[in-house]
Amino acid sequence: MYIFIINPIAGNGKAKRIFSQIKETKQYHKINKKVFVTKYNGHAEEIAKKIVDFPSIKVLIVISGDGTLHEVINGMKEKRHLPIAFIPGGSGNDFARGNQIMKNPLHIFQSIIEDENASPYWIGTFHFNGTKRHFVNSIGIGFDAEVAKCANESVMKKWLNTIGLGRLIYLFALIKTLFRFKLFDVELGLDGKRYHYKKCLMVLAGNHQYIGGGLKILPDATIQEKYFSVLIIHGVSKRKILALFATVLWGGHTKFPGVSILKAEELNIKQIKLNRPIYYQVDGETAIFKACTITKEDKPIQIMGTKYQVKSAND
Ligand SMILES: Nc1ncnc2c1ncn2[C@@H]1O[C@H](COP(=O)(O)OP(=O)(O)OP(=O)(O)O)[C@@H](O)[C@H]1O
Repeated sequence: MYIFIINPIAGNGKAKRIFSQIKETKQYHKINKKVFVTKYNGHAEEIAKKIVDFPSIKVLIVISGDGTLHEVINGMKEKRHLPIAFIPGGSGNDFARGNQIMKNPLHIFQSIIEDENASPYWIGTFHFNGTKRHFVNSIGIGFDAEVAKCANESVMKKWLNTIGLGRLIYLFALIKTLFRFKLFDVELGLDGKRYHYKKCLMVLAGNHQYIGGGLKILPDATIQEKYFSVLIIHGVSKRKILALFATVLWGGHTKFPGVSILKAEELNIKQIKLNRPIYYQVDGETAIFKACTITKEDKPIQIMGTKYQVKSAND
């Protein structure tokens, strides 16, 4: 059985429009299926929890933005061997970009029906206060989280999505956040080694290259089982930050002094010194930061409709 999970509000209705196109195809009418449409925040996680025990599921087809995919992965718990096909219908769609998922939604759907091959993808896990959650794209503390928060809360996001320019919201949010953001000091543990960074802009651990609707923030990141790439931007003046982000599009920011990219199997974000709350983002959704440990899951999820070749951790 094919399971569809659709977020009708993703991309200001883009995911819903994609599903309408799929419903008109011959293949859709031929397959045995069950369709779930999310009704509120957190609903996709509840749906995933309920359905993973259904017998004879062939694939979970998620048509949404990255936030809903994040919920589905977390709802699947230990049943993550079930293949997932992600049809991007959000505004940022970094998961699809990072996984080289085909651009045309009807081609993705056709490939899911005709080709049962799936590619492995190693998600990340973050632990805090005794809870364990997973992320598909990245977890970031500081500037990127405040940009994501600003974009998610902006009324312009809806409007830009309507005219097909949803990705631009991250550029507007970046400029707005730049003026009010306060740099912070942080203590990190990377595979047991301690690091202190002063005047930090952000710390980001990612499973693939992209954030913010196509910014190549981790140009060397590859999809593999062992390591994340960890980016730390520190000691950079505000004047240089805009120039730095202008070069992120092609990965040129890595040449700036104060930009460090490391690889780690385990990242502890211990203490942040700042006299106001600081935000983190996980797959684009934001909350107030608490100390946490980030690791990589050793069993991969299975993604259909991708074009990438997995590189070994030793490459
Ligand atoms: N019917 C609904 N009404 C309100 N919120 C919903 C509904 N269904 C899902 N959500 C929530 O919408 C949020 C955003 O979803 P999603 O990430 O899929 O789309 P998006 O924000 O348009 O895309 P992107 O993350 O690429 O910007 C998620 O947190 C999800 O829980």
